[in-house]
Amino acid sequence: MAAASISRSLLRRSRCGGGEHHLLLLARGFVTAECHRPVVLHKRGSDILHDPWFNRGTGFSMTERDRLGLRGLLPPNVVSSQQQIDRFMLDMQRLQKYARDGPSDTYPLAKWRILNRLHDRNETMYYKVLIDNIEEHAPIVYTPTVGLVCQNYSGLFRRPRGMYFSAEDRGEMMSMVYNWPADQVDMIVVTDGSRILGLGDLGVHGIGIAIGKLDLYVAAAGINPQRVLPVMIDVGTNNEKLLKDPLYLGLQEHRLEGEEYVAIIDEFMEAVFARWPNVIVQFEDFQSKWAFRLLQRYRKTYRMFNDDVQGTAGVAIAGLLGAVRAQGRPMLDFPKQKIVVAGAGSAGIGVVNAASRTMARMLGNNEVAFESARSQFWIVDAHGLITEERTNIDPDARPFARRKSELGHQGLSEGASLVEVVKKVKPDVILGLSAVGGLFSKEVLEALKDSSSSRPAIFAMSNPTKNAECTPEEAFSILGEKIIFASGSPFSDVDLGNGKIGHSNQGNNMYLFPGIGLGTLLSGARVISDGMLQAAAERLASYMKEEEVLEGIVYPPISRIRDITKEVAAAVVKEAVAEDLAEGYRDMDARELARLSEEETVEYVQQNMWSPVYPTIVYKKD
Ligand SMILES: NC(=O)c1ccc[n+]([C@@H]2O[C@H](COP(=O)([O-])OP(=O)(O)OC[C@H]3O[C@@H](n4cnc5c(N)ncnc54)[C@H](O)[C@@H]3O)[C@@H](O)[C@H]2O)c1
Ligand SMILES: O=C(O)C[C@H](O)C(=O)O
Ligand SMILES: [Mg+2]
Repeated sequence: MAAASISRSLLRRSRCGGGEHHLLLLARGFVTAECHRPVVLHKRGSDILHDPWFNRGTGFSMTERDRLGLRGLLPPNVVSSQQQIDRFMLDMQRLQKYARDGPSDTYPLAKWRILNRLHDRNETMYYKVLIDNIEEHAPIVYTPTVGLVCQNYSGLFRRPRGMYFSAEDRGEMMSMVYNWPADQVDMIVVTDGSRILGLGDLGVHGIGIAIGKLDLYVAAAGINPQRVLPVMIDVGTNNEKLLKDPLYLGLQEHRLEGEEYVAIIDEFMEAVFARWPNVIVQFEDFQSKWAFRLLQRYRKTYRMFNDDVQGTAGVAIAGLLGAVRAQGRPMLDFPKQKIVVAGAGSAGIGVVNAASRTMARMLGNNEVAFESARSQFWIVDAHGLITEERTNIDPDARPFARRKSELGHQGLSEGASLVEVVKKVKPDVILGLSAVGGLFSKEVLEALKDSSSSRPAIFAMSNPTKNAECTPEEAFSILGEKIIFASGSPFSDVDLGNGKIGHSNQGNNMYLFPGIGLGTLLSGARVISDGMLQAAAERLASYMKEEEVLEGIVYPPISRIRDITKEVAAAVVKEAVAEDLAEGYRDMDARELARLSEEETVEYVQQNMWSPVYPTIVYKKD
């Protein structure tokens, strides 16, 4: 065989097979095979990931990631090129199967892919499309489709977005943060993927929720998209399916717990605040036990908040106040409302904590007021009504456990079922944050017919859509047109016949978190106080006009989200100033901020909101 043909055949095998043949070629004195010649690069970090010639995505080894400044810019699992191809093929096959068998998920996922591609190639245009069509696209980039995206992330993953810190990165985070290309970051949304919406532990694939939340920060709050950073902290997963899935993108080990876990989150917080001292960190979709603990650990020292605990609480309070007004009563009647809450996780307990504080404030803010406020809530979790008699009661739920002395005359006992509680209490409101779809069954809704309210309110706040405790159709058909209905994920209004519409509100923390973040940024407050959160909730509540509320509309339509966010942010700025927390932002120092009237504060916020227009670009040599 001629030397040239040996060389060609060996080269072919070398390409498919790897090192052995290459060594053989070298030993025989042949030239270095093309694919084994080192490539000299004049770029690092994300520039490599954006260059299709050099990008290998999840195929970069750990040493390459270190050498090339890529650490943290990719999901932690290093995969072989064959696994990359398997993942790609699986995604293609899934598309074919869906096209043939036609499940309803195909359409929103296809829309997500199209939007995602646009996001990757032209951010300005992406956000223009998103803002101008927010009603159509929020359900795609945000709940409910974002949940589906996280569930299918190994197939959908194309180009990384955001940063990944894993248990393997201990001791490295302080330097890794410098791999992120932006010198300024205003907003971080971080998750550990342990409770994504109501879908449970999705591990590293939960990064989708951080990306979706930040899309709303840009679209609703006008945070500059160059200054947002989605973050996934991968400490493993307890999802057995993902632990066995060869195409999973994260660490395939059980979640770290206890002090080891806390040390990783501490290291992450120290690293991001060291590089970006003015950043605001939103904690998102952490399982309850960590959500509360981390909030208490960091809220006094860092600019941070937990959206599920605090954002949700504010949105619920605004809706609950709306439900009082819808009865034709003043908001000050709120402390008389009897509220049954299904779900005692981060969201449920967050709502009860904040709503009872609001009631107590209205009643005079003393011990008697707190006691009276507490007694307006009945919390039902997976084990039924929570009472003092429960053993192993969750410390966060303990203050709201029904007292033994109250149980007898209410005819209720420890562990009473939701329907029993609704029958006995005759509440004004039932509020679901249980992640159990259909929990507000026909029986529960029938029981609510005896509510002491003239307009009983149903808040089926769990996400995504299939986890809603009931649908608006179910609620309106059983309880009639008078009710107030809100859900976490969007539903259409219900045609009640005779030209009447049953209004379906979206009670989602998206109405608050963008304004909380923006207001904190523009005030320069060093921490996010309860007062700032309360001001945000009250502004949302007062945003709705009397006639809207009387029609059963307690939250604005999403088409007004930019306007409401501006108002919420202004309220947060004002409160930060009033509490002497504001340190100013850019040219606006604290003294000048304090001089702004309410209208001027709104104007100041408006002027600092980014809009998707192409700026003039000029070239400057480095
Ligand atoms: N609309 C919003 O803005 C919003 C905000 C935050 C969370 N959520 C949703 O709320 C849900 C819960 O979130 P979380 O962080 O509190 O979750 P979690 O897992 O911490 O809590 C769930 C709670 O529901 C309880 N539960 C389970 N089965 C029940 C049953 N049959 N009856 C009564 N209670 C039951 C559990 O005991 C637990 O207390 C999720 O679906 C999430 O998407 C919505
Ligand atoms: O993400 C949402 O849509 C709301 C909330 O943060 C949730 O966890 O469900
Ligand atoms: Mg959440």
